[in-house]
Amino acid sequence: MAVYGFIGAGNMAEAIVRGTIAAGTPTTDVLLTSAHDSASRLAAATGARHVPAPADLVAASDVVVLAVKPHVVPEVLESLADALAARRPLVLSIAAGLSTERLAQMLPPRARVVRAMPNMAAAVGQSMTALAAGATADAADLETARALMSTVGRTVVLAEKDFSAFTALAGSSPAFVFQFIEALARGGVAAGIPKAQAVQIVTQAVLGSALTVQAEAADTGDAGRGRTPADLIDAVSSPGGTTVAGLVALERAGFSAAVVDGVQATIARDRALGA
Ligand SMILES: NC(=O)C1=CN([C@@H]2O[C@H](COP(=O)(O)OP(=O)(O)OC[C@H]3O[C@@H](n4cnc5c(N)ncnc54)[C@H](O)[C@@H]3O)[C@@H](O)[C@H]2O)C=CC1
Ligand SMILES: O=C(O)[C@@H]1CCC=N1
Repeated sequence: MAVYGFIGAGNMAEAIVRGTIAAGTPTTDVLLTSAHDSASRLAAATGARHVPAPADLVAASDVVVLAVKPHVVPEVLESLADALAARRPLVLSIAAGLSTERLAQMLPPRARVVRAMPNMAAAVGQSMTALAAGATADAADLETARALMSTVGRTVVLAEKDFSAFTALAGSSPAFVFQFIEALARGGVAAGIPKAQAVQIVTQAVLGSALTVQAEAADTGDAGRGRTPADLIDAVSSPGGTTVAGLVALERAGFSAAVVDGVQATIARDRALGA
């Protein structure tokens, strides 16, 4: 079994650390380092091992998980160049916007890199994570990364040219969905429902809708009739009914166009970060 060394122990690292330990990785095989006290706190909370010196962590790791903010990655990799060259671990980066090619330029020659883009639902085991192998990583490296990331949700191997779009559709989109939940609940508050109750109601409605789309797509059993989201909209919308009235008002206000604009702005920002 691989030893995982996490550089950075913030939100995403915590989710993956907890996921892999819950999936059976011994806590002694999970090493943590960070710039501040987050690694020691996460180690205390999970039983993972805090390794204060990043070079010591690299020296002991089969997989080094880069879980720091993208702008910190260059200085971290520069300071660890010797340790990485000596140990030659698989480097798994979850940093937004940094391609495997960019990462390879910051790493020792022939370093093996896999890039992953999870999302914050990793904290509840429901991430949608994209994976792409760098030029020198092999199928076993990709499988190692997939196995780790599948402890926090579903995974898909994706062409790297599609990572910016994936970041919009899955990496950042939880924030868009939270915004939708907040707005829908506010509509309920405006109609007299207390906020906490409105959020509870909307959350179950959103969860149920997502599960319906998933069940239809699975095309198995009674629920799986292969209907698309557009088919499901039609199924909810009785002629002359409430839903179509609401949908027409939403579209008049530019709902779909606003979402597509949001996706395009996210893609542009992701590309700028990686430039
Ligand atoms: N938050 C999210 O929803 C998602 C984040 N990501 C990516 O995950 C990465 C981590 O994001 P978060 O966990 O949200 O960040 P965070 O701010 O919660 O954690 C960052 C961690 O890096 C540590 N750190 C900072 N400078 C360091 C240094 N020089 N050496 C070692 N450790 C250092 C901090 O102490 C902290 O533990 C980012 O690159 C982000 O792009 C990817 C997908 C989703
Ligand atoms: O906004 C960010 O930088 C990260 C990338 C995906 C989700 N959050």
